Amino acid sequence: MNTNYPIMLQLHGKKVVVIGGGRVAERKVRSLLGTGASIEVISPEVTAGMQTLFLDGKIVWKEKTFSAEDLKDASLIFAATDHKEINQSVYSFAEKHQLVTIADDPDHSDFHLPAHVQRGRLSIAVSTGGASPILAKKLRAELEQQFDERYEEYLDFLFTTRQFILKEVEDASLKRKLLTAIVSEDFFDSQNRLEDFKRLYEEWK
Ligand SMILES: C[C@@]1(CC(=O)O)C2=NC(=C\c3[nH]c(c(CCC(=O)O)c3CC(=O)O)Cc3[nH]c(c(CC(=O)O)c3CCC(=O)O)/C=C3\N/C(=C\2)[C@@H](CCC(=O)O)[C@]3(C)CC(=O)O)/[C@H]1CCC(=O)O
Ligand SMILES: NC(=O)c1ccc[n+]([C@@H]2O[C@H](COP(=O)([O-])OP(=O)(O)OC[C@H]3O[C@@H](n4cnc5c(N)ncnc54)[C@H](O)[C@@H]3O)[C@@H](O)[C@H]2O)c1
Repeated sequence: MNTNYPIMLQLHGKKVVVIGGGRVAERKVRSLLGTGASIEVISPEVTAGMQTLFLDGKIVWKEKTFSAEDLKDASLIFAATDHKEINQSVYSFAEKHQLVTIADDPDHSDFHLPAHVQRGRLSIAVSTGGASPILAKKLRAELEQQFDERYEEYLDFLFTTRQFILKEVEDASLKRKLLTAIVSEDFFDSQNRLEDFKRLYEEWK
């Protein structure tokens, strides 16, 4: 068995096309909101949820059945209709460089979606490689409990402080020491992280 290769895509400004407008397509569309991708849905009918997204200007909806030209300029393509043959034809019309996922044929897809926890800059993705989407969902729910909302602010603190350290501290060992110190329970639990960091920095520099 070949193993999968996980990457975090930056989709800002990229076109993503979703063929089909049902429950599964909507889940895929929702996972793309907030990425900055331009999302195009091709389907004669869409769910109420997607109609709202369309009316809110969050997605483009082309009210039609699939044809090959719909794939033009797409970086990612989701084939999520309830017709096996249509989903397969989406794959066959795609160019070699376009990445396609087929909702009912994981083995012949170029990628698939993991279950995903997002806490600001922190992303945790879980994949079972198609063995059990329900296990992926269960693990995601457990991770959501473990990595609660507090991580969003904590990651912002880590980001800002790390940028400061990289810019201001030349000594490699001090740099390493500070970068390690901010990843600690003390800092996670602190109510005044920046103050605490300032104190530590003054003490150690
Ligand atoms: C993680 C998640 C992300 C997302 O979709 O956003 C996701 N599926 C989720 C839920 C879910 N999917 C299904 C059920 C019903 C129970 C069941 O069948 O087990 C449930 C549970 C539910 O709905 O509650 C049915 C199903 N799924 C696939 C097939 C086709 C097949 O296996 O042949 C069928 C049968 C269709 C049929 O019956 O015809 C295929 C895929 N589903 C994947 C991802 C990829 C593998 C991920 C992995 O293994 O880690 C992969 C390969 C391709 C892809 O779609 O990317 C999301 C949870 C999100 C969350 O809550 O966190
Ligand atoms: N990957 C997953 O996570 C997952 C989970 C469950 C089901 N599935 C599979 O995903 C597929 C879709 O499931 P669903 O529950 O969303 O189905 P659904 O019946 O709710 O939706 C199907 C959609 O496809 C559209 N459609 C039909 N023919 C089309 C065409 N020629 N061009 C464009 N759009 C067309 C319909 O208008 C409809 O909006 C099924 O094959 C199902 O087996 C995948």
